[in-house]
Amino acid sequence: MTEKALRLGTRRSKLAMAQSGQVADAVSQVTGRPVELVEITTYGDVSREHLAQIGGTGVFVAALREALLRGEVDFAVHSLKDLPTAQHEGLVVAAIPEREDPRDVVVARDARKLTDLPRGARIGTGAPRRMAQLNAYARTHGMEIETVPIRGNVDTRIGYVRSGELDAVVLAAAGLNRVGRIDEVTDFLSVDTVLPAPGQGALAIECTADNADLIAALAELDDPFTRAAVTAERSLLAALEAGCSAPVGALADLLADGQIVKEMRLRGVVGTTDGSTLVQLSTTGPVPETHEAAMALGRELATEMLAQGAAGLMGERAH
Ligand SMILES: NCc1[nH]cc(CCC(=O)O)c1CC(=O)O
Repeated sequence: MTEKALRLGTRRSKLAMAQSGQVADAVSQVTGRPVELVEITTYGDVSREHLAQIGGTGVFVAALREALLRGEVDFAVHSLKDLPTAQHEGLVVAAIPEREDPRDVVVARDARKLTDLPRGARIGTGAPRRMAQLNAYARTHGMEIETVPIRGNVDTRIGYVRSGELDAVVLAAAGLNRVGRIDEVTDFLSVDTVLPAPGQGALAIECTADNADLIAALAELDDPFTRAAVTAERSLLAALEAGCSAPVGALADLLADGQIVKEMRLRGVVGTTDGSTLVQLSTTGPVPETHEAAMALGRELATEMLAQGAAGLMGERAH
């Protein structure tokens, strides 16, 4: 007798289907049970409005969470960067698998890199975080660029470049990798140029808090370093009282001396979308061994950034 399938709730976008499919295989391995994908349409998928206009965080996440809480699915996979920082009542993030490339990348015409885009180049991105850092880079490097707000899925965004409407678009490497289009990248942006969104490149596997067996099985897919890093990044975001559409970048990484991991470094940036002002700071501390220690690292950096005027640069606060 085959065991009953676990139901994985997923958005229908190509990216969501790709990452759900990959997690489904991994979950099937650790549980010994088949995993069945259950497609759920979210408000974010059907709305044509810009994400910033919809407002608030987690528009893509709410419908999946409702399906979990109604018992229609057993677990869900989220891009961690789209997940609101507030813990949701009745749900747990049972696993955060090892993060893949957290960087942002450029897909440009004529195989161009950011630094050799033509004068006045139009660069598509809907993220205030990317606009702020791209514009700041352009200002300090004597470049003339125009950031153009776009949204839509990966195909749509790259389509603007192929059609000639835009010179380039900026996307997350992880997303392109998951949908099999990483070959189209023309420039991998250094995190010194553009710091990624908190949690970028990492996935969260979420289920209901009462599902002890599943929580125990999913724990095998958890990567403690990734969890510590993204916890610190998201703690920074939360302490700045910013949402997922705020111009906040953050990245935690491990500092090693040879093979020996010494410390965790957390870098953060906040800026105005025109790039005229950036607050960019970093802090280091012992590698956090508890959730609370990772949270503390994020709060510590937030305090320093707020002291440098970060709050005034974030525009409208998320609720
Ligand atoms: N905002 C949408 C979104 N959510 C997660 C990813 C990419 C994959 C990831 O960061 O895990 C993307 C697309 C993008 O920013 O290019």
